[in-house]
Amino acid sequence: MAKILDGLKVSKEIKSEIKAEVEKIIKSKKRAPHLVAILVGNNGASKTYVNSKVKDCQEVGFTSSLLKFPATVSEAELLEKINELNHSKAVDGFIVQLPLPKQIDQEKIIMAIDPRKDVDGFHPENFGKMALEMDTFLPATPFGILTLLERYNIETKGKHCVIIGRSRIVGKPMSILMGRKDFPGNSTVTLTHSYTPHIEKFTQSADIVITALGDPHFLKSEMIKKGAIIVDVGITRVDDDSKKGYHLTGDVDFESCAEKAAWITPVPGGVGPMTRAMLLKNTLLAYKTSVYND
Ligand SMILES: NC(=O)C1=CN([C@@H]2O[C@H](COP(=O)(O)OP(=O)(O)OC[C@H]3O[C@@H](n4cnc5c(N)ncnc54)[C@H](OP(=O)(O)O)[C@@H]3O)[C@@H](O)[C@H]2O)C=CC1
Ligand SMILES: Nc1nc(=O)c2c([nH]1)NC[C@@H]1CN(c3ccc(C(=O)N[C@@H](CCC(=O)O)C(=O)O)cc3)C=[N+]21
Repeated sequence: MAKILDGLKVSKEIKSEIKAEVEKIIKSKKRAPHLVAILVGNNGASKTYVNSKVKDCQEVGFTSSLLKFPATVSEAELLEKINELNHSKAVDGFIVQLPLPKQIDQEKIIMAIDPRKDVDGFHPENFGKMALEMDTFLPATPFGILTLLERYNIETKGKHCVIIGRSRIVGKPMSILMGRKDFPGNSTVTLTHSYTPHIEKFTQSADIVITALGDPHFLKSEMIKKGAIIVDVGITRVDDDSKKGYHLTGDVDFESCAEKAAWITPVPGGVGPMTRAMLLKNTLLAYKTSVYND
């Protein structure tokens, strides 16, 4: 039976470490780190994530602001707000929650963010630095997975890591980070996607499988090797008769895979909370390196 990589528990540890640092900052009479989140439209899942990010900030003592725009907002209006945040001395970092409505060019928005305040690590300058192993903000979800593996002392060196999904925010940066020359890294990486035929041929020989496709129960126990490490990034809302009206499901068929794997992340309580903790970490880094602080 697999052991659990408990993202909720580790995220709490990280939040208390950050909280202790913020207390020191406040004691020295400096202002608290400030994170701004921009939310466009009315998507239920996006609202939930952004609200929990605001709650996380309160928990560790950060200042936070939530800027809401209707789904009909123009690109120019968003760019204007980004420009304002780029120049605000009181804002250390900000994120624009994705996805954005169709009339808005996502690349243009990401390119407009000052890389020094890009706590999502999505700007090409930061993405490039990440790939070249220079210091920068790492995208929160892959950063969260690395930190989870690190805290559980999972050896990644020399291992075969198969990633399913190549998105800008998860799969692609994850593939780069697992192959970097530091810990956790030094893996041999296979990046798979919707044009990969017979994915099981790759996953069956993988020491580590990271699923980020958004297809409930996609990864079945026949597709993995005994003793594998399984990291489930997927989160899909599945309608049900519960009070909330839905429950969350990952990309991994948890019941069957847990019998065969050595380690596995649950959904919820795995990668999701780690993502949020890493956003706080990046915001603290932005604060510490801000040109507006002495
Ligand atoms: N836990 C967390 O913190 C986070 C969770 N998520 C969740 O992770 C999941 C993925 O999101 P995101 O990374 O944004 O991905 P996207 O939805 O942007 O992309 C999905 C990726 O999966 C690939 N894919 C889709 N179907 C298959 C298939 N049958 N076989 C192989 N590859 C496939 C796609 O291939 P192609 O490129 O060819 O189209 C694409 O690369 C979602 O459930 C999302 O909610 C996302 C971010 C953070
Ligand atoms: N600019 C931008 N940055 C992001 O980091 C970003 C984004 N856009 N768009 C969407 C994805 C998704 N994402 C999640 C964050 C937290 C949980 C999370 O906390 N999940 C909890 C459950 C939360 C719930 O109850 O719904 C868990 O897995 O235990 C999940 C998913 C960040 N993303």
